[in-house]
Amino acid sequence: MDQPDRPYDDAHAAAAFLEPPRVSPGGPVDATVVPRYAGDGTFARLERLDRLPQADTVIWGVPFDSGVSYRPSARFGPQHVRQSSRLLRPYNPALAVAPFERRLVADAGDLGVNPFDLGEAIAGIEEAATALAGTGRTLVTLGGDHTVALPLLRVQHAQHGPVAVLHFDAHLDTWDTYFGAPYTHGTPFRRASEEGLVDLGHSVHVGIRGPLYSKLDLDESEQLGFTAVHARDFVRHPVDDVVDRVRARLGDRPVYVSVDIDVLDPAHAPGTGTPEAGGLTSRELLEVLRGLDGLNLVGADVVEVSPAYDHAELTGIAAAHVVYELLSVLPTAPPRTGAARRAG
Ligand SMILES: N=C(N)NCCCC(=O)O
Ligand SMILES: [Zn+2]
Ligand SMILES: [Zn+2]
Repeated sequence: MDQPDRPYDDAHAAAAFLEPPRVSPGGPVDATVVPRYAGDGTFARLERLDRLPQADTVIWGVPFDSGVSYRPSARFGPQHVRQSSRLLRPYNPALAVAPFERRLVADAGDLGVNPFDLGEAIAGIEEAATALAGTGRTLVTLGGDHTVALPLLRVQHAQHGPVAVLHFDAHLDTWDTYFGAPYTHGTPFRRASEEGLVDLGHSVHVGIRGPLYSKLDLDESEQLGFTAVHARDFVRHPVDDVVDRVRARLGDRPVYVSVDIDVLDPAHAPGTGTPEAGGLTSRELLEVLRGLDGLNLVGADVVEVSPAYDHAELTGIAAAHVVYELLSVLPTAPPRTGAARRAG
């Protein structure tokens, strides 16, 4: 057998594993040096929070699906989205930004959530999100089913007061109860509104479609503070018009973005628990997200990715790109020096 040009260098390989080269300080592992399918499976191959505690933006997973009304498996969502994020590259040409340079982003791993006790799970998510957010970190949460939005909104409210909620979803999620249960994935925004977490009059659903329980559902959602851009509005109006509508509604308020991946058509995101025909394309959703540039975004979640129903990572890849576009439109963090970024 031919000799390799260079002998296998054990020490070098170990160093690359422990301290892999990154495209920028605290940025993703350089895929031109360490193949993107190798190494830690953090989101976008970013640094772990315990190794980058000065991060201003945290991606974390909440593997929880005990609130679902139909297909389970969103508890496997966070790991699936991370796995599907390995191909993301450091520069976003659509917005002319390098999201991991304008923000120092780390992956905090997954929360251990109680799958058997919803009350304890919701309290645990709120407690962990409060600790992670600390005194000013932005949280981007990978769900989990949509139940998790309630404790996340409580944390936002504690920091900002009522927030304008920009909710991408096929479903209103402002229903009251299922089987008498108030905390489910179909009810988080009614609970949030009742608790005073939602900026009434400045919140909006995007992508609503499919059969409802009653024609009152839409009226009630409106009373709870949400206007609706329906999926069918995308048929007659260009994306830019939708963006204008959404921006006018949100104004300069603190905005929390909650993306239920079932806002996408099942052709674009089959891996989800309550799919509805006639949804947005990935291209439409990503373009609306890019249109949020310059708004006062304070946090976000991407939920309802259910890998058991996914094919060819379609849903995971869509969700990873949603996270990437969200990171790209977060307000720029206070500038940091290279030395400060490397410290810790
Ligand atoms: N949040 C999501 N994905 N779905 C809610 C659907 C509630 C229902 O089964 O009617
Ligand atoms: Zn939904
Ligand atoms: Zn939902």
